[in-house]
Amino acid sequence: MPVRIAVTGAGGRMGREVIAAAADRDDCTVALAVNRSPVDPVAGVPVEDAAALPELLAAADPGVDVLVDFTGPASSVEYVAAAAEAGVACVVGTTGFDDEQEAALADAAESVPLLRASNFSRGIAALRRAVREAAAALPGYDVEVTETHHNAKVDAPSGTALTLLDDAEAARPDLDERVHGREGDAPRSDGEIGVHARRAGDAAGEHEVLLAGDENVLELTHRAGSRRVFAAGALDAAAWLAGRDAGAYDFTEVLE
Ligand SMILES: NC(=O)C1=CN([C@@H]2O[C@H](COP(=O)(O)OP(=O)(O)OC[C@H]3O[C@@H](n4cnc5c(N)ncnc54)[C@H](OP(=O)(O)O)[C@@H]3O)[C@@H](O)[C@H]2O)C=CC1
Ligand SMILES: O=C(O)C1=N[C@H](C(=O)O)C[C@H](O)C1
Repeated sequence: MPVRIAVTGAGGRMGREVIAAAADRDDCTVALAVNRSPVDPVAGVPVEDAAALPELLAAADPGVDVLVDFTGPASSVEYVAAAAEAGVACVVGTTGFDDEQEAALADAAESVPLLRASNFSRGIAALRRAVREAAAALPGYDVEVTETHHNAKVDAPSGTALTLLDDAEAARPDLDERVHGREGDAPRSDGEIGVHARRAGDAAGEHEVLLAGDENVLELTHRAGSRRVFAAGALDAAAWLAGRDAGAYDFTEVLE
């Protein structure tokens, strides 16, 4: 039986992509779609008022197995809490959470299975492994992370860039100072890891990790060609997550 999914932010760029992608799969079906603002049906799926999410999730018909959320940090926390109350598992792709919001998500994971990823592309999962390996293999190299996204993205740096920074720093504990952008007249100092966020056009998402030594430079780059890759990964995660025990899960576990 296909996993029954509730899509929040159904009128957003990713919500629409998830609904469209689910229509092409046999392992999941969209049982419920909600949005804060009224929107027309998406790929034939009617979109309900997000304010009614708690009652809709609690209703027996349609039953929901997994909520898939690509919205904003505040709404994501609210929707995940509603899902936890209803005993519904959650896949969260939203980025930009503050510490309090992170704690709220961790709380929810105590009562339902909750899987998060700052990026649901398999290419980024491979990039993360490559970054950890390269950073460990190149001690003393300068490391700079650059991300490029469409001009409507609200959080910066991207959630993926933050994840890549965590990966590089885990492999290189001497990199202990994130420098966002750079201006002034001081040279680069030891321990810096540069972070650069570009917003331009309709870029679906590009991430580059530069590791530079003397006369020896490694550039690791991932480009998402479209949002379809994120939607496919999120649905893979939803299909994997349904029926699991409560707890916090990571996208890398889906790919193992
Ligand atoms: N993990 C991953 O692989 C990916 C993650 N993302 C992340 O997903 C999130 C959404 O991205 P995207 O689809 O491009 O964004 P959009 O702006 O296109 O869509 C956002 C959606 O969330 C809703 N929303 C936003 N804020 C609120 C709020 N406070 N209350 C209720 N609803 C809200 C919007 O509703 P309304 O229509 O009413 O405005 C809209 O439906 C971002 O955090 C982004 O970084 C994006 C791509 C891939
Ligand atoms: O907002 C986006 O578009 C994206 N957000 C995610 C992020 O913040 O890393 C993932 C992807 O890069 C697209």
